[in-house]
Amino acid sequence: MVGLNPAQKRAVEHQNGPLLVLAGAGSGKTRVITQRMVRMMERGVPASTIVALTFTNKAAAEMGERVAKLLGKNKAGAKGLTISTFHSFGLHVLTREKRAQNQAFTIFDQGDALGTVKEILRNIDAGKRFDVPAIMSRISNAKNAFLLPEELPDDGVDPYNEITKIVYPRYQAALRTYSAYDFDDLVCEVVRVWQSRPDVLARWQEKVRYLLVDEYQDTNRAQLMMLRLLAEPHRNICVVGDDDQAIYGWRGADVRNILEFEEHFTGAEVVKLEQNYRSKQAILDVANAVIGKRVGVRHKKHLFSERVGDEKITVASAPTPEAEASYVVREISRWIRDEKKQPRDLSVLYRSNSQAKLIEESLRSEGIAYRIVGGQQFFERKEVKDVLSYLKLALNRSDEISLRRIMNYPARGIGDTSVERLALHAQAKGWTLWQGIERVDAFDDISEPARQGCKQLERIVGDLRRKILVEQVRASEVASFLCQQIGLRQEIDSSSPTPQAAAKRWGNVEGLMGTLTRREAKVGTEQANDLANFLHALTLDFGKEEDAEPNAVTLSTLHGAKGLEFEIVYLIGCEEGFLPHARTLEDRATDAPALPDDGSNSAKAADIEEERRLFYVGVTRARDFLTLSRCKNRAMRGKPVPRTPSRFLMDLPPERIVEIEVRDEPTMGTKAGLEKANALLAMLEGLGQ
Ligand SMILES: Nc1ncnc2c1ncn2[C@@H]1O[C@H](COP(=O)(O)OP(=O)(O)OP(=O)(O)O)[C@@H](O)[C@H]1O
Ligand SMILES: [Mg+2]
Repeated sequence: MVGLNPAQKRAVEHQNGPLLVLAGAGSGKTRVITQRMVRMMERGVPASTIVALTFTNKAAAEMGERVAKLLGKNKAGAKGLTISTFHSFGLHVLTREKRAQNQAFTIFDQGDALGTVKEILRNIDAGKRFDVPAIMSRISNAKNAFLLPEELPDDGVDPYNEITKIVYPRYQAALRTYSAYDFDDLVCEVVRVWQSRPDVLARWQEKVRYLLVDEYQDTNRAQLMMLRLLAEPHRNICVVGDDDQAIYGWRGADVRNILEFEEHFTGAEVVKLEQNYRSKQAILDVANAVIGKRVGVRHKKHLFSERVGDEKITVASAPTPEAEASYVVREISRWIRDEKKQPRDLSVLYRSNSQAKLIEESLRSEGIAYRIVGGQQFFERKEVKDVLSYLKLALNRSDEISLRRIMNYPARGIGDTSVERLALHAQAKGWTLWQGIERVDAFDDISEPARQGCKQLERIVGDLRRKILVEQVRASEVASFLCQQIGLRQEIDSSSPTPQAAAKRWGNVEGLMGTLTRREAKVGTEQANDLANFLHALTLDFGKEEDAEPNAVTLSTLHGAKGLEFEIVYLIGCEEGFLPHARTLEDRATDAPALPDDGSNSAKAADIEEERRLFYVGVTRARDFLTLSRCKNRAMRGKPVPRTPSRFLMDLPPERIVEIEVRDEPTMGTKAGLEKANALLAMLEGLGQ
């Protein structure tokens, strides 16, 4: 119980009943959660009855590390303790319940979900008129708000509302046919199961006696329903959060959950924390100034820090994005080389993933190790998805998205026409597409090559099933068997333009094998044999960087950096259009996804408030040093466009900041680079910049 102030102690010692810790950034909320878990176990609460939930894999992993550290030698006492994301917990519940009913299922990642929506749009002849991700995010928001298709508001004006009302029920029907769940279902479906099966709910209520939730301000309605159901009999629910850090409204999070906690869980004890232990006072002053300008103050907080220090916050203005990146990376290498900082003490944060590219390139050319938080790219690579699709299909033959993906890959004579004919026949008979393939001989308009192709596919998938279900072969072996069977190496070699391209693509397949093998080594054979669990977890674990170099500079979006802290932080791209993001500035008539869409100014103002909170989240990640950078010009479609500094920079207290001008130093140091830069400068001067 060392290292806790009296308020924190009160929260840690609090035993039964609902508890809310509402406090600003860096005030030790996560510390309270972790110490509380340890304290409960010390008091004899069985670890297996405690479940702590948060949002990202990274945050869950960090919480786990903090608990392990606190327990030290007593680590064994934590056996059975659950610290996970809402999604993984939902998956855990679903896996148990569906297995009990002997139902195989697939988890759709974002790509699969988008593919399904696209297919539906094509079927209703609305193919090209709509932005697929925009529809998908409407559906996702509806699910997060636990709304059925017929419950969507009917405004009769917004075409995206209209089309979502049409697509959403079909999308749900398609998932059911494919025995698939998307990420949102991992929570929604659990709620549905628990609501409809009191016996199942009672079993989980019996098992989970203590609930703890970090970052509670970002929970959505479906998650609240899940928590309420689970906590109903014992009401041992402890949530911590900060309404000023609510940054997932665009994805359906509802800040009212934290503001109305005392109504949802009556008799709750409320603890407020006021001391910030993370940041130097100068950083806190900047943070307080920005968040102090928010409209509609909800819970006023008076954060103070005893960590004095006169270092000012740097606001750096660069002529171009290249100059900004090379400035940031020069500074990073100075910290590491001259100040002997560790790469892991440093972080570069940005609003959108696309902003990372230049920083990445510069870090790479300087030979500085970095890692990107939440990068989903690896499992989205084509070769990886191809292999995984075969495995998913083998486990769940209703998974039509995976089936369509590999039906004729590598080519086996089943052309598009045959696929469509088969799909129509199957539909007419009420079969799945896979059943259509199995009974291909029943149809006389399928060409002989396609018929042979179907038989071949049936054989391959049958072999895979035997290996997995009967012989219980490990996932990595199943995957390598598959590659041999379908001749993937040869296929890649013959379809790549150059040997280098082929090597790179095959490298992705080997990368997947490596991941599979490493995971098997880690989780042990028992679970490794359970390929379904394995694949599900793989889909959910994207961004879990078990392979990442631990001592590396962290690159992250502001959303991904929630809850983390670094000694030195660079927040780049502090410009109108990035922060606040353009999406929140534009007129949101058509393509704006995921926002309460009445098109009114108040909704827009609310979005900008969310961007302000995001800025606050970014600033409060820094412990000792903070730099905010921006560009004066950015090339848009080949032309330099002048950029306006972020409005949030205007709110900073002048006495706490130093402004610097970054000179344009072409990173490559080559003559060509210099010429390019000079030409650009000349052009800018011409524009009167
Ligand atoms: N009583 C304390 N004494 C010393 N250090 C503390 C104390 N409480 C918290 N800290 C430290 O302060 C830092 C911030 O704590 P923590 O991450 O728990 O804050 P938080 O409220 O969860 O922040 P965020 O809102 O960003 O999630 C951590 O490094 C933590 O170890
Ligand atoms: Mg925290």
